[in-house]
Parts: sequence; C-alpha cells; structure tokens
Amino acid sequence: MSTGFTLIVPLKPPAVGKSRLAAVGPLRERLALAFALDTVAAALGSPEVHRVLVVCDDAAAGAALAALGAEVVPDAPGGGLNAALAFGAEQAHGWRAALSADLPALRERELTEVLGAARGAGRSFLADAHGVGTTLLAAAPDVPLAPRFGGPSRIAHRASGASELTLAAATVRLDVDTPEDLTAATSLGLGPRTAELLRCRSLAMPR
Ligand SMILES: Nc1nc2c(ncn2[C@@H]2O[C@H](COP(=O)(O)OP(=O)(O)OP(=O)(O)O)[C@@H](O)[C@H]2O)c(=O)[nH]1
Ligand SMILES: C=C(OP(=O)(O)O)C(=O)O
Repeated sequence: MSTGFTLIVPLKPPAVGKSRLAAVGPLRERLALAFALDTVAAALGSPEVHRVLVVCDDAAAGAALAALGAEVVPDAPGGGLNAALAFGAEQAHGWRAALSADLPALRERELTEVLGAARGAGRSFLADAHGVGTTLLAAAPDVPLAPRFGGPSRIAHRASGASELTLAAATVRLDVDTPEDLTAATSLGLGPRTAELLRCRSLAMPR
C-alpha cells in the first residue's frame, strides 16, 4: 500500500457554491470551479499526495477535475460537508486528509510541508487564515477522520482532540470565501486558472 496521502476534496456544485462571492457577479460560478482546479492541480503535484478524491455532484466540474488526474465520486450522502467528507474517507485507506477546494493560491511545496508535519500526530488540522475555520484535517491509517468542518471549526477540531499544526503555510490556510479573501489570495499569487479568469474579467471591464 502506498504511504502517500489520499486527499479528500469536497466541492459543492459551482452553480450553488461560493455564495459569499456573489458580489463578483456572474463570474462567481466559474471562479468556484477555477479555485477547485487550482487546488487540485497543486495538490496532485505534491510528492506527499498519492491520490485526490473529489466528492462532487456536478458532472461538468467532475469531468474537469478528473481530466487533471483526480478521482471523482458523487456526493451520495447529500447530507452536507461533513457527510461528504466522511463518505470520501470511507473509500480511502492509509493516511488521509480532507482539504478544502477553495485554495486558489495553494503551493505544492507548502502542502507538502503541512502533510509532512501531519505525520507527527494521529489526527491533526490546520486552521484557516482567519483563525476561525479549518482548511485541512489529516488522519493516520486506521484513525477515523471524524470531520467537524463548518463555521468555527478550528475550535471544534481542537475540542475533538485533533492536534493543531502550527506551520505558517499561508497558501494552505487561505480559503477564499469573500472578495477580501480573493484580494489576499491574489497577493500570495493565484493559481493559473483563477488568475486567467480574473485577467479576462479585468480586460472586459471598462476603464
Ligand atoms: N461535496 C460537498 N462539498 C461541500 C458541501 N458544502 C461545502 N462543500 C465544500 O466544502 C468546502 C468549504 O465550504 P465553504 O467554504 O463553506 O464553501 P461554499 O459552501 O461553497 O461557500 P458559501 O456558499 O459562501 O458558504 C468548499 O470546497 C465547498 O465546495 C457539500 O454539501 N458537499
Ligand atoms: C467550512 C469551513 O469554513 P468556511 O465556510 O468559512 O470556508 C470551515 O472552516 O470549517
């Protein structure tokens, strides 16, 4: 069995996800997919990653992610984020980590460092850039992932006994929920698909 991680990446259908980005207008749906593509492409480049399993009900998004090399399974439980993650985790063995799909600045080197650090604990997590949520939750072989994402999940993961990872890893922490987060991710350096989409938008905008 490979010793690399299986990453479980949950993705809401882009047509309904990223609602807090409504202010960007009709580009929101394409941005949601571009974030996921940049996240998965960077993740697949990490030598710590053996497999990326995306849990998503949208056929077009699933096909685009599969073309990058991800495996895609439908969100069969349909019971929200933690149910989707638990379902994905059931289909993986060995080291597993849940990773948010909205990390458009993700750098493979930083993800590699975080996953390497996660091997020091049975179950561990990385808080988001705001220090409120979680972007990554990892578990050793035979340790249940027991995801508690959603809202103030940093405190929920701590309370559940997971160890908090303390690396800086700015690009792994920066999940984009709001236009302000998108500005912050742009400063860190966006992945190519998200950057291209924003470049086309700025060309289309009247000066
Ligand atoms: N498969 C699946 N993924 C989900 C579900 N809910 C959230 N996600 C994904 O989980 C990650 C974190 O979710 P959020 O940051 O809240 O994303 P979101 O729900 O698209 O954003 P908002 O509409 O602004 O709340 C993102 O990658 C989402 O696409 C779900 O019910 N099923
Ligand atoms: C799902 C989460 O967060 P958000 O909706 O803020 O991205 C989380 O951090 O657990």
